[in-house]
Amino acid sequence: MNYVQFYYPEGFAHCYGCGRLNPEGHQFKTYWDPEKRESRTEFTPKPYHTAIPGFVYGGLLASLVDCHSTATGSAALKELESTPWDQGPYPRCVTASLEVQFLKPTPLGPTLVAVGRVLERSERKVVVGTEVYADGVLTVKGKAVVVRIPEGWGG
Ligand SMILES: CCCCCCCCCC(=O)SCCNC(=O)CCNC(=O)[C@H](O)C(C)(C)COP(=O)(O)OP(=O)(O)OC[C@H]1O[C@@H](n2cnc3c(N)ncnc32)[C@H](O)[C@@H]1OP(=O)(O)O
Repeated sequence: MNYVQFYYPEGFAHCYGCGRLNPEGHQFKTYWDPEKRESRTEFTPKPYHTAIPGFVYGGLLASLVDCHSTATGSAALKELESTPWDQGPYPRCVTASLEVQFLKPTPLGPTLVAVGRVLERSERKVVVGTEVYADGVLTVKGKAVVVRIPEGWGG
C-alpha cells in the first residue's frame, strides 16, 4: 500500500516533515485505511531528537502531528473525488491551526505510532484528531484544522 505523501504533486513534496523529495527531512509516511477511515504514521526518532536524555523533543512530536494531520486531511478530501484512493494526485492541505497536548514524556527509542481520525470535513477544511503512542502508551494528543491549499500556490 502506498502512503498519502507518495501521491502529492511534485511541487508539494518538499516539506521538511513529510516531503518525499526532501532528503534532509523526516519523510513521514502516512497510511490511510479507507475502511476504518483512520490514518497511521510510524516514525522512529533518532538519538539526536532529544529533549532531555531518554525523551523525545516536543517540537518533533508537534511536527509529527502536523504532517500526519495534513496527510489525513488530504485523504479525507480525496474521498470526495471520483477517482479511487490508490490513484493520485491527492489534494494538498496546509495547517491552519495546530493544538498539541503533551500528556506524558515520550520515551526516545520506541517507534512512535500516530493514529488520526477525521472529526469534521467540508469541501475545503478538515479537522483531524490524532493520538501518538510510544510502546502502546498514549503520550500526545493533537487536533489540527487543515485547509486545502489555495489555488495558485505552486504544485
Ligand atoms: C507552495 C507549497 C505549498 C506546500 C505545502 C506544504 C505544507 C506542509 C504542511 C505545513 O507545514 S503547513 C505550514 C504552516 N501553515 C501555513 O503556513 C499556513 C498559513 N496560513 C494560510 O496560508 C491561510 O491562513 C490558510 C490557507 C490556512 C487559510 O486561509 P484562507 O483565507 O484560505 O482561509 P479561509 O478564511 O477561507 O478559511 C477556510 C476555513 O478554514 C478555517 N480556518 C482558517 N484559518 C483558521 C485557523 N487559524 N484556525 C481555525 N480555522 C481556521 C476557516 O474558519 C474556514 O472554515 P469554514 O470553511 O468552516 O468557514
